[in-house]
Amino acid sequence: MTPENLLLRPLITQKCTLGCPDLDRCLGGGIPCNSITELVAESGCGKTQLCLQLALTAQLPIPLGGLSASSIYIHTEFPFPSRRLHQLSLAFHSSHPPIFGGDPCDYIFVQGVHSADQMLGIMTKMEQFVENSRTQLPVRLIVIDSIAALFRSEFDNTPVELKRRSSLFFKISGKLKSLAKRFGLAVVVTNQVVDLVGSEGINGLRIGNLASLCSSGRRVCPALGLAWANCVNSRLFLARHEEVDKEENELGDVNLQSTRSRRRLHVVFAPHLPESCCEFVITRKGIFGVEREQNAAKRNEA
Ligand SMILES: Nc1ncnc2c1ncn2[C@@H]1O[C@H](COP(=O)(O)OP(=O)(O)OP(=O)(O)O)[C@@H](O)[C@H]1O
Repeated sequence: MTPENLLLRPLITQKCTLGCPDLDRCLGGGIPCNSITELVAESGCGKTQLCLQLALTAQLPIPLGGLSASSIYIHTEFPFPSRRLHQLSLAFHSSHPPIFGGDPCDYIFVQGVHSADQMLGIMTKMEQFVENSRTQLPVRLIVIDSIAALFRSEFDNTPVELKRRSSLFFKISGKLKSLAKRFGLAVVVTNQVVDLVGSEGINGLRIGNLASLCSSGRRVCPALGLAWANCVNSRLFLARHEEVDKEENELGDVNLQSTRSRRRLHVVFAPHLPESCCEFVITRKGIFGVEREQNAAKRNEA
């Protein structure tokens, strides 16, 4: 890479819309191509929902923020949520009828993977598939949901095993990055969290994986440790907090009415974005920023 080459590179990286202007705004336009974006969250926060939605929005034409592309969806937790994908695709189909002639699910190639070695093994096949894809829409999105599940139980806590684990992290992420660069792909991987015990970082420094995040009232940090934190380009965190609606009666007694989940998307680190955050909801039709949902509710009332 020479300084001249650097200047010739396009200044703006293509992004894939998430299908909601509020979420796209928070992410500077969507999920970037040519790099790996990680979605981190505890179970049930919406990682899979966001990935399924992305596999649909990637099919949108480029002027509408999509990649005009099909996708490869690798799931490591079983079973694959095909009923939910079908539900989302129906909602998507009805909001973009002229674009989708056929079934959007036909442009999502689903593959189950059971182990990190199997994952590494299929990378070459995946490259050939992306290169030779004869489908109507070329593959421009790869989702791995979830990367953490591949490393959960297979490795012992010994130096040799930890070294083998890190080596697999670098091999898998290296291949994903080279695929992303070669074919202009957006790569999205999901990761779990673990509870953070003890102090945060060294002398309060937030380095890679050591930054603690908060979800369901617990301090958590992304699973897989510092070695994996260096394998991804951008890290997004989905948090959930239960809120209790309280009501005070005339005697001053507090009645707990109901609880509701508030969900937030945080940018933890990304080369092209500042730290930022936005609130979202998950509905039957997909994931949407709260601003958009509130405006829709106001329109319905009016
Ligand atoms: N049809 C639907 N309508 C509304 N909300 C839904 C629907 N389907 C799923 N959800 C919401 O999505 C949440 C599950 O999200 P998701 O499966 O993406 O979690 P996750 O972060 O991938 O969890 P895990 O790590 O366990 O896979 C549920 O708790 C539910 O609130």
